[in-house]
Amino acid sequence: MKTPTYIEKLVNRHEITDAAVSAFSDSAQIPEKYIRTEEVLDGVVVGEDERYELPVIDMCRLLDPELSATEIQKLGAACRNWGFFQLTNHGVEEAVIREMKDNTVEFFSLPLESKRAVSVRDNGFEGFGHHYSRANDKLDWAESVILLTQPVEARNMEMWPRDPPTFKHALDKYSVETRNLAFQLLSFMAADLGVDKEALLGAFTGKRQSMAIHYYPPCRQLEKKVIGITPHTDGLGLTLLLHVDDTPGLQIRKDGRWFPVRPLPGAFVINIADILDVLTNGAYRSVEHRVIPDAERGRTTVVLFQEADVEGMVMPLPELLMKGKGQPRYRSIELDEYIKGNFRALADGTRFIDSLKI
Ligand SMILES: O=C(O)CCC(=O)C(=O)O
Ligand SMILES: [Fe+2]
Repeated sequence: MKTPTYIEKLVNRHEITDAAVSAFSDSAQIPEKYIRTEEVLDGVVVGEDERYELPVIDMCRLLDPELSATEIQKLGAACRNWGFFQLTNHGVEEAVIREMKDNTVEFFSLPLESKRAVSVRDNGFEGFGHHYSRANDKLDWAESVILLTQPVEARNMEMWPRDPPTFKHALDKYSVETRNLAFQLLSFMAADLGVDKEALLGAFTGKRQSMAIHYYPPCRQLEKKVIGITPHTDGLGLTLLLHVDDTPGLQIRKDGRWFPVRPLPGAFVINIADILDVLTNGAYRSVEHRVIPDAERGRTTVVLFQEADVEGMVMPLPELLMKGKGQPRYRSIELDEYIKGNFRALADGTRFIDSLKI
């Protein structure tokens, strides 16, 4: 007899079944597999009444010769202290964003049967499915599609949804625009870090980009405590998140408390992921985050992950360690080994870069 695939799997993705869809649509009866009271209650959530502001960085100011230096400083502080910021005036063409949003909403509204045409395969990472946690055998309250989007020749077109028919076009355009935006941001990060721009950009050039699009159905019985996405840090280099609607849900862990992100209309949420934390030798922080679904409204996001390495290695930028400037805080590891370790850790609920710390 075959053991259930999600026990043998290396990665933490699981097919979405009719049972999952009926749990999502009738949250009167929430199966045990989604109920995660202890996890949800782990850490106080900062309330509506407390004033705090997730840093907001303005691309127009970064590009303005008179304002750039101050804005770069602000960008650096955001990456060091929060590992997260919202980016306004980012310059990504509105039509490209609109097309991406429309297609995403349309995809998730299709019947399960259509979405399952690109269902995640055994031990595969791409395709339609949801995350599960091997640590406690629980499932996330979400439907997601994950795809490798760059380089173009590495795309696995079999896993790209054919419905809606304009989806592929939207994904392609959006993938290019966000990659360009990521590079623009990285050049300002290099200025803040005081490293050679080519060295930081070089670590990202020609590397993979992947995309996760998520739909978190509303959960009308929030007292049952479900999780949209398990607390994690992102494993790759830089992450760019687009809110398709204005439903909140993303929370960032800072000093032991969860800070809900209040999405600004039209902004991207950008965060430092583990490889960039390593590249900067720990100067920029990859910070834990999670999603708690809304009681009333569904929430849809489009998330882009840019990967990076230094000649096939995940390691601090050599420039940061030269001439006795600093001791490495992470040991170097081959990218392939890193990716495998990261998948394993994600499914087990641990953090792989912790094992690289010196
Ligand atoms: O949808 C969100 O707000 C967060 C998604 C996320 O953290 C991820 O895909 O890594
Ligand atoms: Fe994430």
